[in-house]
Amino acid sequence: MGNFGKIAEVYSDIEKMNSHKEIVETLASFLKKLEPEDAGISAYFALGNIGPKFEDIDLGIGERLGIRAISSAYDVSKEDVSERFSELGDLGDVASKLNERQRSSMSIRDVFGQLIKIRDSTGDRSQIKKVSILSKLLEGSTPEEAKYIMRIVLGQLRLGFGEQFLIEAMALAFTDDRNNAGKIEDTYNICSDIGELAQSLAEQGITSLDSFSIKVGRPVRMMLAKRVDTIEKLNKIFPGEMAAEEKYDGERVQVHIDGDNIRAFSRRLEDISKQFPDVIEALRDGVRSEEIVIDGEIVAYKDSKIRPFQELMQRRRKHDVEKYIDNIPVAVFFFDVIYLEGRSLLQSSYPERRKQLEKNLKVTDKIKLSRRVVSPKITVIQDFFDECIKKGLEGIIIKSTSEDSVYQPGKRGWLWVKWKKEYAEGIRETFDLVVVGIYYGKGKRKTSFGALLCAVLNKEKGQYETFTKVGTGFTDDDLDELNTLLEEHLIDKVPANVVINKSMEPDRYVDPSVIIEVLGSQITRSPGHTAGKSDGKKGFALRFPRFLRTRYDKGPAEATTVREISDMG
Ligand SMILES: Nc1ncnc2c1ncn2[C@@H]1O[C@H](COP(=O)(O)OP(=O)(O)OP(=O)(O)O)[C@@H](O)[C@H]1O
Repeated sequence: MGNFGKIAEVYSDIEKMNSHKEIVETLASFLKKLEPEDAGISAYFALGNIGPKFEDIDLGIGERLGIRAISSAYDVSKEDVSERFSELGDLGDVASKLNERQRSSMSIRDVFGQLIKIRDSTGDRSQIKKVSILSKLLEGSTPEEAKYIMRIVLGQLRLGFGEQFLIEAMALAFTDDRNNAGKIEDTYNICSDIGELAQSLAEQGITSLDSFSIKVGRPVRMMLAKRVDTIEKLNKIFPGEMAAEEKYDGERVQVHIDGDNIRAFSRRLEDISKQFPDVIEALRDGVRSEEIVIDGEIVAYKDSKIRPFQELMQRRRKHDVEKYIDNIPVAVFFFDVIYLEGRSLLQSSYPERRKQLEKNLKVTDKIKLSRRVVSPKITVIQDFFDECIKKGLEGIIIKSTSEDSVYQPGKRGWLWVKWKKEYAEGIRETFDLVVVGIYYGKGKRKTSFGALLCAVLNKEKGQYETFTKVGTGFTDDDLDELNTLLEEHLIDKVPANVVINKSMEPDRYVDPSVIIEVLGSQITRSPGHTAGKSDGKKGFALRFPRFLRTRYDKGPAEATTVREISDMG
């Protein structure tokens, strides 16, 4: 058996597992035995990809072409394949059922190489080429292999775990110590390429982490801010001078510039350059350096005024982009720089980075610097905050100016603190929740869901734990949009990284990927929910939840955490 057969075996075992520990150990013992290059590819595969997430790889094969490939591989009519597909609901299962091959010798590299060929088939007759490569792959594989090849190609692998399990497995496999997962995650936050990281760990163990640094064109996880409940606390957090910056409510953007090559990444590390060609154009002459990585917030901006978040969201589209450029003009407010002319600035202090940002940015109508005040006095910060609120902003971000005010990729620490209008008015924070289940509707909502089962992230355990059931606040448009969005993520089995109590069992499970922002009135303890539940302690639950909006800019890793809730409760 080639080593791709081993992958298929491991996936099949993992699909039957529910325990976090068991999955991590199974993955680790498999990864450990691989050559470094295969370990790298397997890390991509495990997350259902053939490259780093930020590359947005599209193999260009949907269900229609998938059916054609299966039909030609196993000499069965397309109608038969379609019929089986409607029965089984999964083309991976269809391929596996139709395949009769007992043995194969496919290697991980063979399969990877062919999938890359499918990705790279473009131009005339590209669909025919893609189908032919896929059909040959299916023909040469065993039933189990065919199942997972099909699922990877269609982007539907979903083994029930995410990056965190894989990072733990990598720690165990390549450093023999699961406790190194934190260090590996810190490096992953900088390099964002799970395959490269796995390969390098397989080659050189934990010391390989030192060789990673920022590379222009490869996004870095963004630094986040903690919240405080009274403004007076700022003096304790920042004993000396602090910098208060305007907080813009738009979309976070990290821009990588390497000469003429300019790319913009979202907070989920997706390449959003195509959605904002006007921003890219403005940046062509917007900086004074050849190589730079800058961090900021895109906002809708008209007649020198910042417009509401909802307007910006209309720019989040892949089609008709040109039409919207004029209707919804935008500007970017930059507030940080993390790389400059061959040098990472992650370890530089905030004042030093700010100085470099001011020096290297050319302010125009579209390119701006965040406005700020620097002072040790709360009264000055308070005045600035009042002024911001009057202007219609949502609040301020207060930043440490100390020597060690480094940039912390992917961290929500005390170096940045947010202070918003809602906190000042004593209104509770909203929650960014992961949808993990749907309940069918009754009456008017018959064709749609009636309520959503939502979870928070337990970072320590690497799992999603339920927190509330949201059934109100949806407009008809919200329902349409969410039904379409969730449709793609419905699954039949509860994933291993989701914990649901029997009493909350939804009608369908949802693969953790869609984030909604929810307002609630009170956090209580309830036996029905699993958020932060431990021996003898009931889970946290949110009472009177109300849907506010879908957070397209956030992924499941950015959901509200159990720790944040327990800090509030
Ligand atoms: N001047 C600024 N400095 C840093 N971040 C800013 C600034 N202005 C706006 N922001 C945005 O505020 C976010 C920080 O708030 P937070 O870490 O809580 O993210 P969030 O969960 O999206 O916040 P919220 O839900 O409050 O919008 C940053 O991710 C960034 O997008």
